[in-house]
Amino acid sequence: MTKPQVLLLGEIDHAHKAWASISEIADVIEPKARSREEFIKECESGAFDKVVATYRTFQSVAITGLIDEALVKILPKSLKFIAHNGAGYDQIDVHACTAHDIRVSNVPTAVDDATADTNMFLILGALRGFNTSMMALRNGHWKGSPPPPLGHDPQGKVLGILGMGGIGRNLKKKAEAFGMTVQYYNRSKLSEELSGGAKYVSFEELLKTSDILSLNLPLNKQTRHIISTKEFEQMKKGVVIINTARGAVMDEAALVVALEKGQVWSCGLDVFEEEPKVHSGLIANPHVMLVPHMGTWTVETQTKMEIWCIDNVRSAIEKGKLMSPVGEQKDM
Ligand SMILES: O=CC(=O)O
Repeated sequence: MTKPQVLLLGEIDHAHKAWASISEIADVIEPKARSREEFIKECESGAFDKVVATYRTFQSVAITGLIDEALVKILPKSLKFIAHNGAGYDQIDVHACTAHDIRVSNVPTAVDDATADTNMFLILGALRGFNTSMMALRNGHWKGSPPPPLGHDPQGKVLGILGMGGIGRNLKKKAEAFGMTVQYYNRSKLSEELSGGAKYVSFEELLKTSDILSLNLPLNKQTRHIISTKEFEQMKKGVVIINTARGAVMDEAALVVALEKGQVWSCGLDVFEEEPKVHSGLIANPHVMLVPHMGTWTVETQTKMEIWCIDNVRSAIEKGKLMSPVGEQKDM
């Protein structure tokens, strides 16, 4: 009996044993294409016409481009499952996939600790203003001259979490260990058990009353630029903003202006609107903490994520359904 085919878009870097086990139930193929144009041609050549499921990485966007409606239309009719290795799946037009009977999964949970750790690192670094003096030291100027302004302690500060999913909830626990009080806004209020007692406030109240605002929500049409000039103006003067979600949930140019005006005291960013490009106003500002999208960049977490994504591929092949479908397809 011929095995179904699985298309690998991207690399398996850690979970080699788990990936090898996929070869027992499917024939794994890889594209020759190295650009979207070549990938489209390869699709049209019929090279993937037996592919049932694909494992894709965030970085494979360099080969396929976004999985947008134009691409979904020319994917082989045999393709029924896209297993995405990542929590955020904004590179994939889920609506177009649903219309073409393609199911999509992501990797929740496995990313929570590492991303929330990065989030805490950025909160502490931005509050304490560590970046300026770290740069001064490397340039032979010890703390810098003049020394940087005194930082702020996390103890007793109000952390506002925008988006109380797995990462937001994980962050809540970590922030409390540092003495912070946590409040959140989410599309819907969480049960007491899930929220862990964090105060649920309106979006407006979150903006107005948080000392530190952490963005932990997915990027989609509704959340693009959810934080922009109007929102910065409602915040406490001297607020600290942290983003480990996706750059485009915040208007980066408006953030730079808010930093220049002192409305925002500092920020900590792991994600940017047009990665790998970073706004020159951020690069030029030594007071802010900038990390090049490394939220899940640990051996343990990358391994867990690969295994999770491979499990989705296995479930697709063996059971005809994904283990962790994306929210929009949960009820299908
Ligand atoms: O950015 C990381 C992820 O979406 O998992």
